[in-house]
Amino acid sequence: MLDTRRFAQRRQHGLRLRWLLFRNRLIASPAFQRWALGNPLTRMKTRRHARALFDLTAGFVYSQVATALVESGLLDVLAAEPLATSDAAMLAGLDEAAARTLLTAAASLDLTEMQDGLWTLGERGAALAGTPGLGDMIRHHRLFYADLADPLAMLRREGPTRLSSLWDYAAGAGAEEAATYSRLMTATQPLVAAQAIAAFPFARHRALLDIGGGQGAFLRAVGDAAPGLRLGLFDRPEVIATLAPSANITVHAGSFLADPLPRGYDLHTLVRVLHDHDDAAAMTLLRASRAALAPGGKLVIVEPMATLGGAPEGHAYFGFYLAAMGSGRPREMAEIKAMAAAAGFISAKERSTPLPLVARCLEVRA
Ligand SMILES: C[S@@+](CC[C@H](N)C(=O)[O-])C[C@H]1O[C@@H](n2cnc3c(N)ncnc32)[C@H](O)[C@@H]1O
Repeated sequence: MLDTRRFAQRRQHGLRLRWLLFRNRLIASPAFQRWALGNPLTRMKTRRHARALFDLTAGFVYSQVATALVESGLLDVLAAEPLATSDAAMLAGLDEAAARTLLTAAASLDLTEMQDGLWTLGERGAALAGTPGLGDMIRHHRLFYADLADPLAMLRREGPTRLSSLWDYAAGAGAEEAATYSRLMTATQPLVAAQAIAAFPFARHRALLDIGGGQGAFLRAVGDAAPGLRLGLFDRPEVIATLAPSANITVHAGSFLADPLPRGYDLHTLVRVLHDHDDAAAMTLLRASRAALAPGGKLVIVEPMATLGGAPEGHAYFGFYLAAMGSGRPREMAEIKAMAAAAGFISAKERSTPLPLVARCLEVRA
């Protein structure tokens, strides 16, 4: 239990802080809560807050319902055909009562739906089944949740986390870890690529270098959308070693933290790369890109940012995810612009994406 007495000395508080302290005392008071629920003018807002707190408390359970639906294979089967509870139970290796518990819980989250005595997917379940890579991401969260079993230990960095041991960039992960990681990135890539392609006119450029391009899924998607573009991929040697040769992608192995980037490209992309790195490394990377681009060349940064399309939850989700990885942080668009300016880029412009929750897009000019 935190001993608050040593913080108790009175300090001079500004007007805004005094208002916040008053407001918070009021909201915390059971008498005020009873009044706010009884008053027709405040009832809706109070219920909204109560609902949000319920979701906050239950959030992990919701995720585990989704995990059970994905890992049991029921999501995929229900995407193809409706099932009776007994058949779902057999497929999932559960008894009938447990299968009903799972499918009913999933129905309450709009993942499944019962019609004519058969289970099918709900609207959200259908969207989940149809979103490339989301099932893989849900599976992958098993590791992340293991790290979050003790969130304070994770924040205090008391020992290695499951995520950091899997993806230890600094030390250079082994070939197997690099391959597992690249596969997950490839599975989740199409949705990210769709954001970038909708936001930025790739076809206006001549040659694109995707820095930290993994297994090339992003480049292939852009290549299909802009067939005239010459394509290059830069990544760590362990990742490059796992790539199947491709006629239209030139590969470059190296570390963007230690090696110069190849010249001759008028466009660079950093897709889900910058936020993986602490500020010093992120600046090294931005400077490397600036150094390899001729004046007028562009760098396009595509990643989920701290504010996800107007909502600040990116700080919660990506903040904790990257903390568990032990490297990087989610950044606000304005912070990335300032870093790009410090690295020598002369102008910056946000390009809006259809789903900022998945990725936002910033174009900076050398
Ligand atoms: C989060 S993944 C993103 C992969 C891909 N851009 C995507 O969105 O699917 C980060 C990528 O950066 C690469 N990477 C990390 N550190 C690197 C370094 N120092 N030099 C080159 N590549 C690096 C990783 O190998 C990985 O492929």
